[in-house]
Amino acid sequence: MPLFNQPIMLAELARCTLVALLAFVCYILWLYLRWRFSPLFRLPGPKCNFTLREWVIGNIKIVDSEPFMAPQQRWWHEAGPRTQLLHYTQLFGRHFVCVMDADGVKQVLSPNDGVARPRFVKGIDHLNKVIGRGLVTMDGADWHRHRKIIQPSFHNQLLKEALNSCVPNLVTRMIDAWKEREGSEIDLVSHFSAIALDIIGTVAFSHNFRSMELVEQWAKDDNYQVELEDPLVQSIYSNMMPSKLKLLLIRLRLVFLERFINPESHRSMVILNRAVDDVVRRAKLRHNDRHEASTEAKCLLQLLFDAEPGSRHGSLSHNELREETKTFLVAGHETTSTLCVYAIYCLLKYPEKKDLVLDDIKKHSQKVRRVSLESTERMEYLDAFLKEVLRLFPPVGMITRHTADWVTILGEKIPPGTRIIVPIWLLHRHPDYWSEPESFKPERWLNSGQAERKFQPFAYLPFSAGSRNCIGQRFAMWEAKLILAPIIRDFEIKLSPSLEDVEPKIVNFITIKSIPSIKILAKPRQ
Ligand code: HEM
Repeated sequence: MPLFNQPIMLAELARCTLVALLAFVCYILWLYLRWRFSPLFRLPGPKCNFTLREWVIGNIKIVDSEPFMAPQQRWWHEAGPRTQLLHYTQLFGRHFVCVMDADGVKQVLSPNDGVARPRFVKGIDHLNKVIGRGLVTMDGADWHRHRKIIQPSFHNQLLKEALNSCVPNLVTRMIDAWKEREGSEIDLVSHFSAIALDIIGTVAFSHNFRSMELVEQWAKDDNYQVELEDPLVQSIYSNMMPSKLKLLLIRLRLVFLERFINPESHRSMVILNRAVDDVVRRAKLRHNDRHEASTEAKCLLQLLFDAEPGSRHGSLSHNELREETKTFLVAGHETTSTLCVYAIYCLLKYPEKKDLVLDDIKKHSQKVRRVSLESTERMEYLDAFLKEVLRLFPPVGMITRHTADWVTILGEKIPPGTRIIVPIWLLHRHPDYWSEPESFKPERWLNSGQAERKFQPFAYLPFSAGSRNCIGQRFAMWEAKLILAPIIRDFEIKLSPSLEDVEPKIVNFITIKSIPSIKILAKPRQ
């Protein structure tokens, strides 16, 4: 007698398939109805006719195809400048609420409930594998513990010294390379990306990415373009931006299927984790071998190894450090290099400020080849200039949160699962908070910003604000000044002729980017 009755088995299989299909259809119907009757449609925003197509794609096509934040700015103007909350949708009825008001932003970024159960969460679990389950992606008590352990290292004088001893060397190498290939077009993104990668590698985890060697190779070879080839970096960035398929899987909560649909991405994650494991292990070995009296600068990881296991918040395990290493790499690399790119861009776009920046740099670094942190700390105008660059071109142009529960923002009830956007780019141009918002005026930051009478801390957010502000804020400003001061001092910079009369389109890919990318010609000053 056969062990299984084939017709019965087939009928059973068909029934199971039907039930699963029915459950899936009910789930989709539930998503649709939840979208259709959402109270958020009361808020101003683009018109919606509630068609099936609008539910499936929402406003994603417009948001993706236009320059960064242009549609939101248009909807905002259409709704009237007093509009505080703006609503639009994206794939499969995902609701977005853009907070256009500084008090509303304060409610989102500084909720006064405990850390154990935050009302606004990051909700980017799908990025855990890529950028690490670290400070950027974590929430609640885990985030709080990591932040308490890591924060002191960022305020450690030793970290400042590490930066001070590493950056001037690397900038000198870059300057020499630019001089060697004088007259050639320089793609700022790739060059600043290379130097920022070497800096974060050395200062954060004693790892040499050897990116500056690529710039040196470019100086010798006319046909060579600087491209960061490090497998660790490649692997992170190729997995960072979710594909449309991944977005769909995330929306339908089926992201676990990605492993089967896209095994390549899973394999590259394994390679990435091995590489980062290796970085942490080698830093640990160097830390253990360190002589008590060693004068060699300590990297961030080594400072974290020093964290007392018995102290109140304990220390981080090897796996936790591995995750944070990925986090520092992503959070600390492209952001700072983007700031440097737009600083040079602003120097060219607003030439009337160029001499003021140059005079300030020269005044404090005339007699030295290598510019140190001590001298950059005296450059008041450079500081104001960078603050203004960060206002008009904030590398992180928006912050997102998810509502974990029903929340009230500016008196409006927002359902759980809504994506909240803090549009840094637009807040930095809001006429209620800035005098002449579209003008580039570093002077507004002089004398601790006293000239800007409208100044509102939650309307200026290049490094965010509140408890989850950027832990690397001071690090980034030190680094940018150390890179930029000698470059501005030593070169006359011009926009590449290929970009004259072209207004670059700003897009958002982790940080803001220009299309076409910013290219310059740099001539050594006499
Ligand atoms: C110009 C350079 C930088 C800019 C504009 C910038 C901007 C930001 C912003 C806006 C946030 C908040 C993100 C959010 O809440 O979703 C943030 C968080 C963070 N940044 Fe930066 N950042 C810069 C450089 C750095 C550097 C150099 C590091 C580390 C070496 C770093 C590490 C972090 C970390 C770990 C967080 C998460 C903090 C937390 O949630 O506790 N950043 N950054």
